[in-house]
Amino acid sequence: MEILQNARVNSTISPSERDALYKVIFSRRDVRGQYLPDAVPDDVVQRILHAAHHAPSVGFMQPWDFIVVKDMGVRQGIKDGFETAHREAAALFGGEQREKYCSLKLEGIMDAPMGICVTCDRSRSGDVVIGRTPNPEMDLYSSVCAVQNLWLAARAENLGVGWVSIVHHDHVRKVLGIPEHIVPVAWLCVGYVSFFHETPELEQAGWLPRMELKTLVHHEVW
Ligand SMILES: Cc1cc2c(cc1C)N(C[C@H](O)[C@H](O)[C@H](O)COP(=O)(O)O)c1[nH]c(=O)[nH]c(=O)c1N2
Repeated sequence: MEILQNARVNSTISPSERDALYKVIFSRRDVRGQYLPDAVPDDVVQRILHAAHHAPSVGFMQPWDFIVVKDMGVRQGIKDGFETAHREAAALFGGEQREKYCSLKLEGIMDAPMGICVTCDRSRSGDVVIGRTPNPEMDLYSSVCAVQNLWLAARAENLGVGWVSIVHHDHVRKVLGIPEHIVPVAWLCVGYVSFFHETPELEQAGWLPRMELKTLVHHEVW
């Protein structure tokens, strides 16, 4: 992985490297449709997993595991869990919103050629973890950092990623044989795509607009 070695040697980021990072950040999308069936080469999968594994983690506990799933039967199991949770979710919305919710495509489990489940082993480095003592959920946040690293690295590889959270953790655990004490943090659909949307699909569908940054930045106190 020459590119990674170089990244370690050169500590200063050049303007073009900075621009590339921002391009990746702003062009990353949650991909539900438009997956191509092409297999993702193993070395590319390895690179995005390597990026995920270099995420920050509380107390450096690295609580994640990555379950790489290509098998259609296993993915169908996850899809079945999505269908159940999706029906439950639809019932929670009222009237017009329900109709809109039902019209959205919210997963690409079978469309993408593979899925990656990112987990959190909450007991990985013992009971007392530096940085987790007052707020025990910090280990889960660490696994989410790994998800984001993977998502951005995937975009840099021109790979689409879609996070599917409309599925119960217990269902994912059962389908993937994940031990009871490990939390399945994210099911990610991964694959090459025919295009990336310019803006979030939920924004395009009129579900919610992007909020203005200035309404979210507070100075000194809330
Ligand atoms: C924790 C979490 C969980 C989910 C998501 C994201 C995150 C962070 N998103 C994707 C989400 O809808 C999307 O990120 C936003 O709409 C913004 O769009 P872009 O990611 O910028 O394209 C998502 N999308 C989807 O179609 N089905 C899903 O179940 C979920 N679940």
